[in-house]
Amino acid sequence: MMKKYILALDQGTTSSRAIVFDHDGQICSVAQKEFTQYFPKPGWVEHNPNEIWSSEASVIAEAISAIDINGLDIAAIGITNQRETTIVWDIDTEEPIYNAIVWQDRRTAEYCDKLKAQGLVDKIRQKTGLIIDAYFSGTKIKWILDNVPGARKRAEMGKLRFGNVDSWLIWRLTRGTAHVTDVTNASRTMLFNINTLQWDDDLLKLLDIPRSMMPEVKSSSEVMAHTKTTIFAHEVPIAGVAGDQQAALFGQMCTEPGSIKNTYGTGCFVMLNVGEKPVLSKNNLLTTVAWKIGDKVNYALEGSIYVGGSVVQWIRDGLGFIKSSSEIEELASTVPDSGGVYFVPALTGLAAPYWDPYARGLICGITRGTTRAHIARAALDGIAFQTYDIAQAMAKDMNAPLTELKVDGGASRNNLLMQFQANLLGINVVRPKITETTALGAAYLAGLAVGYWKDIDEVKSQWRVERTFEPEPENDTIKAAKAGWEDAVSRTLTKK
Ligand SMILES: Nc1ncnc2c1ncn2[C@@H]1O[C@H](COP(=O)(O)OP(=O)(O)O)[C@@H](O)[C@H]1O
Ligand SMILES: O=P(O)(O)OC[C@H](O)CO
Repeated sequence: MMKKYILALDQGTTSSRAIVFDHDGQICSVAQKEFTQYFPKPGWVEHNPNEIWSSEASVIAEAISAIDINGLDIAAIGITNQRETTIVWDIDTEEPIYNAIVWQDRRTAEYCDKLKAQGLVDKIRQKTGLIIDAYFSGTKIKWILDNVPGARKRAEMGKLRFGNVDSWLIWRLTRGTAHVTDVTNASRTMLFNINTLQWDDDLLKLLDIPRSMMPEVKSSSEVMAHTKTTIFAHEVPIAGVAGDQQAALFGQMCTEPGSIKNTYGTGCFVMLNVGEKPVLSKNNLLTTVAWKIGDKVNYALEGSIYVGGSVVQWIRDGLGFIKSSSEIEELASTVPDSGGVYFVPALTGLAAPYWDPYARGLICGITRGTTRAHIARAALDGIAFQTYDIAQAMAKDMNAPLTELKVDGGASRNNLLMQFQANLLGINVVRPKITETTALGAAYLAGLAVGYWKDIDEVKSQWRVERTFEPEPENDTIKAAKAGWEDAVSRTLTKK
């Protein structure tokens, strides 16, 4: 008899989640747990890898026991994860040798400046599709090897392993028997050649990282290991892995070239499917692997925004204007617009298309009439304007206008934000019924690998629209707002 469920593990920046899906792609059970964020110095962000694992293990147990199932009922596990976050562990002690250095961490920005000064920008872009930036894993691994006492020697002895969060979870789920990753996570390390789909020896040498540390790279949809942990009592195949933004692209069923999604979570990540050949951006976007299924590779253009929904958390926790993130909509709706206030949320630098790690946030245009509501509204507008900047860059790269934007993630529930987004872009913004598209994408990748679903067409038929936001015609106010935003951004940039 066919097993009933697929279990998706969604290990995000602020919380670990486990979601059980059934054959109709419906959610049967969800468990979620937040974990500790460490900010040891300005610009540094760390997680405890053991807490990443223990929080994920506890939500798995909670999600399956809530509906009284066990490993025998689960056809496969799909894993999706915060990307780039870097963990290095020792195979003798089985323990991490340093905290996880999180994607948001900027400690290697100066080293990246040196790489740029060596004239490596084009070479690295050609090989990896990426911009040289502290965002990616490569310079974070190097930092650990250079700064943790004894690490380099252990690495040279072949005793250390590197993994993004997917590899780390698989290592723990398999009790140290599988050291693997998938192409999408690999493509965010700045060490992976997206043309050959291999680790790049030149880049490993440049950053002085022994190849023995690197995981074996699998496709995004295949049985890559079986669980050995006691959580399930029975071995369960791990059959789908993808970085969370790529999983969301798949979960949104953006499987045709030209289809595009934005996930409004802690950050925002706009992704455009460009088909089976990589397209290198001329407008400061990233080229990345969207997924590999069987022999077929799909690529995407990505615009990464470091601060999205987290600006709302700052309005909540830093300014105390609201008690919960969702209250921002009510507060911002009490004014018709931001009253000329602009909020550039460069709280941890600016990513695409500006790539200025030293830029810092700015609120400008304040008058005696400005209230909390105007600032809240300007914060939401800032999320939409950043997305607009990326959409402009994508349209230029593709030499074609964008047609519609699919949205998901926590802040996509904000109707005011979604309507303003549609107005800025001048296209429909489409929100699906299931906004847990990241987990759904990982579930689909796993289920397809084990024959739980027949093919992509079968899963595509499950995608449903919840609401479409249609753009209002562009008027002088929107035009002026775009110009005001451009001016505000230019004031935050350190490299003019
Ligand atoms: N109604 C809302 N309006 C604006 N932002 C919101 C709303 N609800 C949640 N958020 C923001 O969305 C983010 C959480 O989204 P989620 O997709 O769970 O993020 P992540 O996966 O990055 O942890 C938080 O930063 C929160 O402030
Ligand atoms: O955990 P999220 O949803 O904020 O996503 C983080 C991204 O993968 C970082 O590149």
